[in-house]
Amino acid sequence: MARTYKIKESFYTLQGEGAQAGRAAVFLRFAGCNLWSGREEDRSGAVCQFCDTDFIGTDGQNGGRYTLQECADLVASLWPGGGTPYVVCTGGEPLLQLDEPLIQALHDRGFEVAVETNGTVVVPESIDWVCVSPKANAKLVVTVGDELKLVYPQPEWGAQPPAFTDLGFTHFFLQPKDEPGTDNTPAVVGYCMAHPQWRISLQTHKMMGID
Ligand SMILES: C[S@@+](CC[C@H](N)C(=O)[O-])C[C@H]1O[C@@H](n2cnc3c(N)ncnc32)[C@H](O)[C@@H]1O
Ligand SMILES: Nc1nc2[nH]cc(C(=O)O)c2c(=O)[nH]1
Ligand code: SF4
Ligand SMILES: [Mg+2]
Repeated sequence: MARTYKIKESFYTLQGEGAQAGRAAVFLRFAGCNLWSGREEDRSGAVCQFCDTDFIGTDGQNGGRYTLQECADLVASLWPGGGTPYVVCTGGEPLLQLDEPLIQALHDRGFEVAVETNGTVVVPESIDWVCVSPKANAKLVVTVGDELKLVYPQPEWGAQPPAFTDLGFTHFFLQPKDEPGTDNTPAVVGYCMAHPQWRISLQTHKMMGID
């Protein structure tokens, strides 16, 4: 049997975060993560505890188990035409599944391929845009890329911004941690003003009310 990719959901929207914020993109959300099961009862014991995303299963919009060609065709079918087709592979942790053949199939359909990763899995060579979001207590193996986007604050030792500023990224972003009852934006504003190497990344899709 041919291998299949387990896709939680796929939809057309605007990239909300980081240096590509505002750009039209197809999101391809892979099911599953290596830092949390995705079950609420496991959250407090997980390596990554602040996740804002449901990535369990294949029950989302356009979700399912897809072969290589089916998966690339799905992404292509969601692009409206015009511009430079752009797909953001996310999750869950996309690099548990995204591989060179799927990237190639997306390139064959004219797409630039971006990834949002927690940085614990080696990135395939041919990806066009790499966004790494390090997590406290998870070993970072991806130390070069286009943007490093650190969710802030992460109180744990080892996840403070200075731990990352010498790494090989073009852009350094702090993204306010979205958590119930706390507005972390002022802390990020203060940090970026005191440390100009960092820029703020707001989750603009949440403000716009889009996926
Ligand atoms: C859901 S993750 C999926 C990709 C990958 N597993 C990762 O962590 O980068 C997508 C992005 O959302 C960020 N994120 C997750 N939960 C967040 C929260 N509560 N507040 C702000 N950003 C969050 C992650 O750090 C990451 O940059
Ligand atoms: N619009 C939009 N932008 C995003 N940037 C990163 C996202 C993610 O969940 O990986 C995301 C998302 O879920 N929606
Ligand atoms: S690593 Fe990414 S997908 Fe996994 S739990 Fe953390 S934020 Fe969510
Ligand atoms: Mg999201």
